[in-house]
Amino acid sequence: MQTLKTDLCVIGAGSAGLSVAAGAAQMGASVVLVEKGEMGGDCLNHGCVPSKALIAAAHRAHEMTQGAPFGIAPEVPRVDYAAVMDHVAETIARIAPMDSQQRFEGFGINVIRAHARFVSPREIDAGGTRIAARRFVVATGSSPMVPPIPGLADVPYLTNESLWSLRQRPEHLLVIGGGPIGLEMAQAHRRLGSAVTVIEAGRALGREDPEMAAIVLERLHAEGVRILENTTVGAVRPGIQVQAGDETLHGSHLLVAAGRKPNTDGLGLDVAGVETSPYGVQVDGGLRTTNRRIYAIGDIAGGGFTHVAGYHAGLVVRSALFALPAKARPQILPRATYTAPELAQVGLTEAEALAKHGDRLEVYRLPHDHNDRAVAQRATQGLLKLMVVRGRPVGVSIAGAQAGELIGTWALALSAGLKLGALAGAVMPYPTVGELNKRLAGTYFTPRLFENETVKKVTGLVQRWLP
Ligand SMILES: Cc1cc2nc3c(=O)[nH]c(=O)nc-3n(C[C@H](O)[C@H](O)[C@H](O)COP(=O)(O)OP(=O)(O)OC[C@H]3O[C@@H](n4cnc5c(N)ncnc54)[C@H](O)[C@@H]3O)c2cc1C
Ligand SMILES: NC(=O)c1ccc[n+]([C@@H]2O[C@H](COP(=O)([O-])OP(=O)(O)OC[C@H]3O[C@@H](n4cnc5c(N)ncnc54)[C@H](O)[C@@H]3O)[C@@H](O)[C@H]2O)c1
Repeated sequence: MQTLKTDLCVIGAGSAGLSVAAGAAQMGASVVLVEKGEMGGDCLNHGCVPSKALIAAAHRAHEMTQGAPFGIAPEVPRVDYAAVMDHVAETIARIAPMDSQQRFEGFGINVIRAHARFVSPREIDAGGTRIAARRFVVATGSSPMVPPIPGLADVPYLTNESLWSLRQRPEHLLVIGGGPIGLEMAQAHRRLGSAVTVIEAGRALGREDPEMAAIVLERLHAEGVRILENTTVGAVRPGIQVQAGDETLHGSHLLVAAGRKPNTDGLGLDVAGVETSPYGVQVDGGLRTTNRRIYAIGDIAGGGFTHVAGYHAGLVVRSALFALPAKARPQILPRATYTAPELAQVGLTEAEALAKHGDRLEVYRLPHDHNDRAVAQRATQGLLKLMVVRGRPVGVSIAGAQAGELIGTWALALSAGLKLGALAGAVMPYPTVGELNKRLAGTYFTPRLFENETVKKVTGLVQRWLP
């Protein structure tokens, strides 16, 4: 059998694998990239891209109903669901060339379309080709976790992998799981005209600060998304009937959005001496597995987001190619849920900051209605929350219009270790929603400058001495 020898072998051509392969090849390493399915992985084919395209269509439909306060007669949108899904497919097709085999071969990467499996600690088999590499990167991602609910296997349930091939709008979409996938898809379908019921075993958006999540959930309720929290799904029967607590729900379609499971099966990780956990592959701070020649990045290493996959990739290029120290800093990673209003977080939530910093923590709040642009746009439902320890931000939570855009400034502040003065001192164009960030930083200085007797006394003294 022929054995290919390479500097770096990457398993999985999703957000994580593509980023590390492109980076390494463009910096001069020889790279083999192995993908068993579609180039682009989950984000392009079943995740971020189709979901954001669907959300954009739903936003258009919703806007048509919202004109009255602006003096524009509202319209009931006539939704052609099949055409909406065509828009989703076109969006994927427009972005796909960036992730294509051809483009990556153009970087000099040897792309092999096969299932990869470790056959020793330093070799894999990929469809009959042996590959021996100086370093491996496991970037095999995650798949929908389908809970063991009685009867579920007997109904044609949807997941984020199959949703995009629907051609008819669900009359009544039942959604199991009130996390980011469940709620983004619930609101989008409601806005496109479906009745939607979400069944959540715990708290909806349970990972997020409850005060911030409540702002999103209130809007979802107002738009007619029914969310049953702390409700267990007992059984599913054809029809589609879902036993949710004491209630039997009748739906036309069922979407399972109950979390993710890591793609570790069939990889031969045990043969390679790579240890796993229920959450994926075990990695150290530098994303090395229990076999030091093998890294794991992206969802398989607990990443959860495309931008985290890209961040992981950058660290591995540094470490695997140049043997430079590289340590992941989870505290600087932002996340956003693209419901309307959006919900975004970087660093610690209030509860996490309190647990870590105790009474050194100061918390500042700023509602969106303090922003002139938001008022003009009637988009004042929102809140920013700033967690500060000794003049430095340790976390920011934002719920409201463009929260995903606004959090970027705070991601920079946390990653660069900026003090609040840097943000408060920056000049932002008026009137932008982005001014909220400067104003939020300013809330830290307001009591110190404007409600401070010493400052007032000093001002009085200086004024008396000035000519
Ligand atoms: C509905 C949905 C919406 C999302 N929205 C967002 C969003 O808005 N923003 C955001 O940041 N994130 C979002 N995410 C998360 C994001 O999609 C993932 O974090 C990201 O795709 C992870 O990239 P990855 O490379 O780790 O894994 P993947 O994209 O899953 O890629 C892994 C690849 O490895 C391949 N593979 C697996 N096993 C093998 C094997 N043995 N041999 C060869 N190949 C193999 C798979 O076929 C796959 O192509 C969303 C996810 C979903 C499901
Ligand atoms: N905007 C984004 O960046 C974005 C969007 C979608 C997904 N993602 C990524 O994908 C991940 C997965 O998203 P997700 O929403 O599937 O997972 P999740 O784990 O965040 O949420 C799943 C929810 O389902 C509930 N659940 C599980 N089993 C259940 C059952 N039997 N009955 C009722 N409820 C049940 C859980 O309590 C949880 O609240 C996210 O955590 C995130 O990393 C990101």
